[in-house]
Amino acid sequence: MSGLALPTAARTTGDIMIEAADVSKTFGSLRALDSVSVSARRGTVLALLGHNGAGKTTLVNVLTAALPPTSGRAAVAGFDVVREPREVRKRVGLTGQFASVDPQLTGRENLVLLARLLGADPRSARARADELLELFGLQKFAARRPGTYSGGLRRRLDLAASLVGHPNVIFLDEPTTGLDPSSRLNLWEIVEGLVAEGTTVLLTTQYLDEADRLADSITVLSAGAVIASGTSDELKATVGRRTVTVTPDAAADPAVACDAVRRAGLEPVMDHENGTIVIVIEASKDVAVVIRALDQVGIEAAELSFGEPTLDDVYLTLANQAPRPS
Ligand SMILES: Nc1ncnc2c1ncn2[C@@H]1O[C@H](COP(=O)(O)OP(=O)(O)OP(=O)(O)O)[C@@H](O)[C@H]1O
Repeated sequence: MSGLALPTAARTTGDIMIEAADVSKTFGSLRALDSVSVSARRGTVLALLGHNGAGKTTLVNVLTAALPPTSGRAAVAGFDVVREPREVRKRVGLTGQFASVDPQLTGRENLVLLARLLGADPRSARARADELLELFGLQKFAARRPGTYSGGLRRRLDLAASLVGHPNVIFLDEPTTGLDPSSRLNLWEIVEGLVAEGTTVLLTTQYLDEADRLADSITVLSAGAVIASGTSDELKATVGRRTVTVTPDAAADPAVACDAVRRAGLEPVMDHENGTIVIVIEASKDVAVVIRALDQVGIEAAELSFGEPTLDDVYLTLANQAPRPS
């Protein structure tokens, strides 16, 4: 190989680019992964959530052929991580703690070096580096060392570095930790652009809004085991509560309003501090039930808001139920 011009082809016959089936990994007596199964289709984002020590890095190490599983099967881009580790490594890009840029080299030198390590000749390596510097808006900073970059620039260089070899799958480790809101947005848009072009992403993050925005599916790990998986909406539906919050008009007696809601078969909770009534609902039609119940006792809602559970609600509920690693 000399050009790095084209993506290295995946072998998957179907659409699945990341697959782990019943993967376990033990370190001595510690079971870091316990029969974990995940999968991600081409051009989608799979987010891994979990406390420190939950097994996220171990799973990424297995999937990138850095660490053999103790049992189970894993494949990336259709290549088996145990039998074809070299093929796997050619097709993955790593960021954050999964990889590193050399602080002694400039941004451009880092990219050139990576391209050379991947087998490009010097000219093609320089061309690939310049292409990525332009794509990530890093030309102005190309001659500087990463240590002088802002957090946002550093993450962009990190992501650019992971893309040198045109990977089919990238592993993004906490890509926006510590970034200001506009840099986060910028990085999210870059990731969305890559995904729209067919790159598959495995994302580990502590930020649930990040998983909510970027991930097509989410797997929650705890003590090495999968404790939940699904789309963000599916996870919210399993443990989250939807609520209606009513602010009765100033003249209304809140106790009368509560009684009316209760008679309609729902359970109101008075929030005295805010002067509101919070009602947990099962279905959207319950909003109409609340309005009708109030109307029957002559009370109008000065304000009415609808609360969806957040991914934070889901995660806190799940994480509190699950055992933490000792
Ligand atoms: N090489 C190793 N030898 C022994 N134990 C290990 C090794 N690597 C990981 N572990 C243990 O396996 C468990 C899972 O660790 P892992 O790093 O995968 O968790 P994590 O979810 O990535 O956590 P973090 O968010 O802190 O990176 C932890 O108890 C950790 O101490």
